[in-house]
Amino acid sequence: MAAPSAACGKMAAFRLEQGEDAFRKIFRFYRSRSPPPDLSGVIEFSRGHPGVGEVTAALLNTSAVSDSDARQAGLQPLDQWKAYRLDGYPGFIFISNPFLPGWQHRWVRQCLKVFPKKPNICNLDLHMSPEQTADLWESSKEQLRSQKSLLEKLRWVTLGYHYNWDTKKYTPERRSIFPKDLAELSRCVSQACGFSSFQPEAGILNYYHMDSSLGIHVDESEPDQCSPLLSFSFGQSCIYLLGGLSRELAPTPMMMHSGDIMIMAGPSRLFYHAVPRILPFPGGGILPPSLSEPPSEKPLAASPPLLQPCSAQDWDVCAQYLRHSRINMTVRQVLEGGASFPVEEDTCHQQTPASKGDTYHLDETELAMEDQGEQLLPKRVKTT
Ligand SMILES: O=C(O)CCC(=O)C(=O)O
Ligand SMILES: [Fe+2]
Repeated sequence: MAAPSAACGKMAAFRLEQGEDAFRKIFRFYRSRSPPPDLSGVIEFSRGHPGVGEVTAALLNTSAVSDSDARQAGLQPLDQWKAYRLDGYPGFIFISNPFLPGWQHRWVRQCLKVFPKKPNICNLDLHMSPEQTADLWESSKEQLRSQKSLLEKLRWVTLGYHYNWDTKKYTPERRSIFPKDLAELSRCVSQACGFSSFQPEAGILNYYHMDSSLGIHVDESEPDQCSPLLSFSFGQSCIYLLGGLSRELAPTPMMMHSGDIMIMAGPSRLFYHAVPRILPFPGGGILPPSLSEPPSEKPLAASPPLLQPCSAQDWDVCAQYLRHSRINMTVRQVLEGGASFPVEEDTCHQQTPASKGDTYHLDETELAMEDQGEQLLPKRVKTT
């Protein structure tokens, strides 16, 4: 069970109004623009959080991935990784940007140029024809600055087993090949963390702007809830809230920066979490330091790397996008090894609800409606 952190101790002292849960109270605190929230209680893994005792070093399985395999996947040798655990959150691991220089650029390019393409599915497919969404990159790269580009309207992309936002289920029919590059990166990370049998089968990519939030939810749609969930972040930073099994438990706030990786495993796999706020990287640059230098196009190593370098032209587009955006990739195993999908009871009476669009990714207008009492709970919010 999650113990409140030093920061949350402070928050827990906030008087809860009737009908409001502790998680929501803290979500609203960090989302607030006026007054802006006090960030002093937010854990900064990259700086070694000042809060005593709650953050400890995580031991990794450094022999699970050789230095050359790590390099091929764009990662530093495992003995250089800075990995942490958090007291009260068993199974949670935070890795501070283990990417080699130039590799985050490649993943950002994949997220903007490659992964939104068919057969993968994105939010724009709910309203537009497949022809219109066939190549968001090509149709957007000239107009990114105008805020009218399709890439700027991209909120999510699903990979592998495509998550259905209406039924909240995965099904064997809605499946495409999981990208090999992301599968390989995920295997390296999961093996380093001791999960040697992890199978990357589904991905949800979330695209955030400076006024976006991600509602309070638990990732519980995967029939296999024992395998870890991996999360990779690029671009602008965010406050991430990690709670417990109930919304009555106050969550711990932590900063996630570009290149950081989280592993939700064990009990933490089913803990409530949310992203109330996107923030510029502290220090004032347009892009975080790890992305400020354009990628160098080094000659290829003897054996081909997982991803080709990001070209200067592609990086111009990505950098333009990332000035005001954060991208997060989560990778999940859907089925336990060898298992098949659970048989649905009463399938003949089941109806797919008419799509109400996406109420999971919230922007300023939607959040204001929510504040005024209109019931706009994100679909993956479990009301307890
Ligand atoms: O953007 C993030 O860091 C969280 C994403 C997430 O929780 C999800 O996709 O389920
Ligand atoms: Fe999630």
